[in-house]
Amino acid sequence: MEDYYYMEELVQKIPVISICCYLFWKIIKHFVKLLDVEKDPMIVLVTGAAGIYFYDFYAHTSYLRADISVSKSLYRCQIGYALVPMIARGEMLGPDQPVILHMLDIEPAAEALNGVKMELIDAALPLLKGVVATTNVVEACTGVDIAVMVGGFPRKEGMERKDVMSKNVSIYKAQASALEEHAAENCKVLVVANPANTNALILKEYAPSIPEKNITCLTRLDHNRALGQVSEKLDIHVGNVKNVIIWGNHSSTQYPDVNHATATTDLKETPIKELVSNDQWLNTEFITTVQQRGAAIIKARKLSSALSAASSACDHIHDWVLGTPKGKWVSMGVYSDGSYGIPEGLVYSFPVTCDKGEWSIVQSLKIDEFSRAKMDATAKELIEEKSLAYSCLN
Ligand SMILES: NC(=O)c1ccc[n+]([C@@H]2O[C@H](COP(=O)([O-])OP(=O)(O)OC[C@H]3O[C@@H](n4cnc5c(N)ncnc54)[C@H](O)[C@@H]3O)[C@@H](O)[C@H]2O)c1
Ligand SMILES: O=C(O)C[C@H](O)C(=O)O
Repeated sequence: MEDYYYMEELVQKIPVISICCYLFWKIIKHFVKLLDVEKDPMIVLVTGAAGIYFYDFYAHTSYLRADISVSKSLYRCQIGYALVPMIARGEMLGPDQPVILHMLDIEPAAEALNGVKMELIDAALPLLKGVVATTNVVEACTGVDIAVMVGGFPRKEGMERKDVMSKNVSIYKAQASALEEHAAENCKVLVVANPANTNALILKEYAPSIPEKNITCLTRLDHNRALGQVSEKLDIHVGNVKNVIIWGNHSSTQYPDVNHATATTDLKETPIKELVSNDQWLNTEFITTVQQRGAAIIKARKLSSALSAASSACDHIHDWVLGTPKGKWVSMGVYSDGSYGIPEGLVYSFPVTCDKGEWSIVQSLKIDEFSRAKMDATAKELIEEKSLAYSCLN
């Protein structure tokens, strides 16, 4: 009898229990959502963040990049200035990832750098949880999770490659040591400043405790340029083209390769070679257009690429940290492990996929004779750059 009353009482309480469960579930969901938004901020360092070239600081003559000279009277607002708002808007680490920006530049750029900080504050960006603008390399590197190295010494008229290399060796030596000592344990580094592959190698040399897997350079801009050229040629949206490859150096010896690339049209995936159906164009004009695109931008703008470089830097880190979609690869300058017969000890651009914050080189792609020769030629240039850089060490 007692059991019966107990059961009846329980049945009567079912609506109340259900409502309580429902409310409890709602509250939990609300807190989980709150937790999601309140991820811990990541600290992102951008060097060369003022994006202003002070020719007085660097000396006297006009500014020469990619063999095209640009008037010395221009003040430049370049990659750094384009990049920091992109990072602060979530384009690099995602729309739910708060960030703290550390911006480093040289002493003559301190006032301009502070101006960039003022603008970031004025933009009232919800994801931006703090800004440090400094000319102190230790302060800039402290606690950094992601380092984007844009600052460097530009090549000037009359300068030998060795002179530029030796300036960059000393800049990258100092910044590597500061990163090694003061950055977060698993700091990921992207080198943008030219010569990007070799600057990354120097950085690796002077930051031996940063795992080599964490030091990369930017060839995603070249990758995106190759996607853009194919999409223009086929008159299809760039988002429908995938799996081009940039092999080698971020220089005019790089090899943009479409042998494994495909495009999706009418829900069907087809090899680019088949769609373009013009090997002559793919083996000549396409390659040189991508190789020379940086110089063409400088010629047109009288400045080097900035918005596309900043956007590609965001793509690089975004895919590295958050992963590449299934079936899709991207190009990254990474430390060679000997894959595809590329000598170990070079920072060389390979096709990679990324998962859980780690990149892996795409293996077993068929390489024909034409590609082999081009891949070896760009490796040869990197070997020469490496020996030039090492001759500047000490
Ligand atoms: N890898 C790529 O795809 C790619 C694409 C475009 C440009 N780049 C290279 O990126 C670099 C930056 O280009 P930009 O147009 O922004 O140049 P920029 O001259 O406008 O800006 C460079 C900034 O670096 C600063 N800087 C110089 N030495 C520094 C140091 N020791 N520490 C910190 N900051 C320092 C300068 O004051 C300046 O503000 C160049 O080397 C350029 O060739 C690479
Ligand atoms: O700065 C340059 O020399 C060119 C740049 O690397 C680019 O590819 O746009």
